[in-house]
Amino acid sequence: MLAVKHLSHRFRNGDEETPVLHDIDFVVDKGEMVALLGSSGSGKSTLLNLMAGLMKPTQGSILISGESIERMSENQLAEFRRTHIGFIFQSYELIPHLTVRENVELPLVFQGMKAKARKDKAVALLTKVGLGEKTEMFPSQLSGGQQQRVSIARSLVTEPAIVFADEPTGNLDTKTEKEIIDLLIELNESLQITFVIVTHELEVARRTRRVIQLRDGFLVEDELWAGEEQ
Ligand SMILES: Nc1ncnc2c1ncn2[C@@H]1O[C@H](COP(=O)(O)OP(=O)(O)OP(=O)(O)O)[C@@H](O)[C@H]1O
Repeated sequence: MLAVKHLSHRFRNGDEETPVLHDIDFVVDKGEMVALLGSSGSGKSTLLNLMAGLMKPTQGSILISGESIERMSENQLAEFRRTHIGFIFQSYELIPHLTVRENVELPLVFQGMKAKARKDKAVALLTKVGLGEKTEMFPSQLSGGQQQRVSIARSLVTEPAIVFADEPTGNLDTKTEKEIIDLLIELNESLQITFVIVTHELEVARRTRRVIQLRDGFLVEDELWAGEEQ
C-alpha cells in the first residue's frame, strides 16, 4: 500500500545543507492504522510532505499502490493525490461558505461526478461519521470535533488508498480527541481504511496498533502494540 524505501532528505538553502531525514524505511499494508510519532523538529512534517508528494526526496523512493510518486510530474502527482490520497488536517481546512455536505462533495466535483451521486455519497459518509442531521449547516455552526468529522468524511469520499492525518486532534480537548480517535479506529476496522496519523502525542499514538517513531530524522522505533489501549 505504502512503501518508504531508503528515504533521506536534506534542505538546501544557498550553500548550507540541513539533513532532516536519514534512510527511513518502512511498509504500511492495506488496512493498517499507523501512528508516526515524534517530538517537534524530528522530521514528521517533512516525511508527511514527501509521502504526500508535496516535495521530492533527496534520496530514496515512496510507493503508493505500487507507484513511485517521486518519479511523477507535477500534473501526474496532482491527479494521483486527488484519486489515491486522503488528507485530514489539524485545522480542518473546510470552506466556510459551503455547507457541510458541499464541503464533502467537493473532491467529487473535481472528479466530475454527477450532482445526485455526489450528494448521496456525501450524505452517506456524513451519516457514518455521526453528522447525518447537520448536512445543510455551515462549518462555523459546528463544534471543533464536528468540523473534524466533516474533514474525515471529506478525506474518505474519493475512496483513497491511504489517508494521512496531520495532528488530527491537535486543536481538540481531551474528550473530543478520544472521540475522534475512536471514529478513526472504527472507520479503520469497518471500512479497512489505511491511516497514517502524524502526532507528537504519545496518548494518541498509543491508541493505534503500530507506532513508528522518529527522533532527529532517524526512525528509532517501529513497534506493534499488543492491543489498543483505551
Ligand atoms: N525549508 C527548510 N529549510 C531548512 N530546514 C528545514 C526546512 N523545513 C524544515 N526544516 C528543518 O527540518 C527539521 C524537521 O522539521 P519538521 O517540520 O519536519 O519537524 P516536525 O517533526 O514536523 O516538527 P513539528 O512537530 O514542530 O511540526 C527541523 O530541524 C527544521 O528546522
